[in-house]
Amino acid sequence: MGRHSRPHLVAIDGPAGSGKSSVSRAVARRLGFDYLDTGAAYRALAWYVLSKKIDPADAPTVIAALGGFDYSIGIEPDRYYVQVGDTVVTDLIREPEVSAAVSAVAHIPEVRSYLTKLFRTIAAGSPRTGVVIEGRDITTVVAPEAEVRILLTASEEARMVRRSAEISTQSAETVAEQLRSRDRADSQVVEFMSAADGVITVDSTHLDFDQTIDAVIDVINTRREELA
Ligand SMILES: Nc1ncnc2c1ncn2[C@@H]1O[C@H](COP(=O)(O)OP(=O)(O)OP(=O)(O)O)[C@@H](O)[C@H]1O
Ligand SMILES: Nc1ccn([C@@H]2O[C@H](COP(=O)(O)O)[C@@H](O)[C@H]2O)c(=O)n1
Repeated sequence: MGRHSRPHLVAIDGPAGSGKSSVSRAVARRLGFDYLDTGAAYRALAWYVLSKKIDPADAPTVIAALGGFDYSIGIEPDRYYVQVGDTVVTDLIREPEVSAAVSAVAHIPEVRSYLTKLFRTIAAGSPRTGVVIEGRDITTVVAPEAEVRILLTASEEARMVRRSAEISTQSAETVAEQLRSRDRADSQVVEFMSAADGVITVDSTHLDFDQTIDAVIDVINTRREELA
C-alpha cells in the first residue's frame, strides 16, 4: 500500500467487555486497515508506574513519570504487541493489578492529553488506507472528525458473561464487580455509555462475534456511501 496524505479513521468507543478490541481488530483485518488499541497505552502506563512503585493516584508523580515512559505498540492487526522500554508487556498489562490501577492514571487530565496526542501521531503515521481506533473517548475527543464513529455496546449481563468466560483465575462475581467498578470510575472522566451526536450505536447483546463484525462493517459501508 503506497503512502497517502491521511488514513481514514473508524472510531469505536464502548464500555469494558463490549468487544471493542476483538471486534475492532477483526474489522481492521477485513478492511486491510491498521488497528489502534488505545486502552493498551493507559494500561502500559499503569504497569510502568506500578513497576516504579509509584501510587497511580499520585498525579504529580505520575505526570513526572511520563518523561521516561517509552511506549510502543504494533498496529498491524496480526502483529499486535505492546512494549515499554525493552519490556514486552502485551500480556502483563492484562493482569488484574493493572486493570485495578488503570482508571486512576486515566483520571489525570495531563495523562489524557499526553496520550491523546500520542494516539493522533500513531494513527497519522499509519501507511495503510485506514485505521480502526478504539477506546472510550475516540468518537468524542481523540478523533471526533473520524469518517465513521461507532459506540459498540452490549448489556451489562452479556459483557460479564463474555469476560468471565475468558478469565479462569477469578470467580464470575469478582470479574463482574471489577468490570462494573472500572466502568463506574471511567465514567467520571469520559462519556462512553451513550452515543454522542452523529455516533452510531451497535448493540451486540443478541449478536454473536461474527454478526457483530458484520454489523460494524455494515455501518462503515453505509457511512462511506453517504460520504461518497
Ligand atoms: N458479539 C459477541 N458475542 C460473543 N462474544 C463476544 C462478542 N463480542 C466480543 N466477544 C468476546 O467478549 C470478550 C470481550 O471482548 P473484548 O476484550 O474485545 O472487549 P473490550 O471492549 O475490548 O474490553 P475491555 O475494554 O475490558 O478491554 C472477548 O472474549 C470477545 O471474544
Ligand atoms: N480511550 C481510552 C481508552 C482506555 N482508557 C482507560 O484505559 C483502561 C483500559 O482500557 P481497555 O480498553 O483496555 O479496557 C480503561 O478502563 C480506561 O480507564 C481511557 O480512559 N480512554
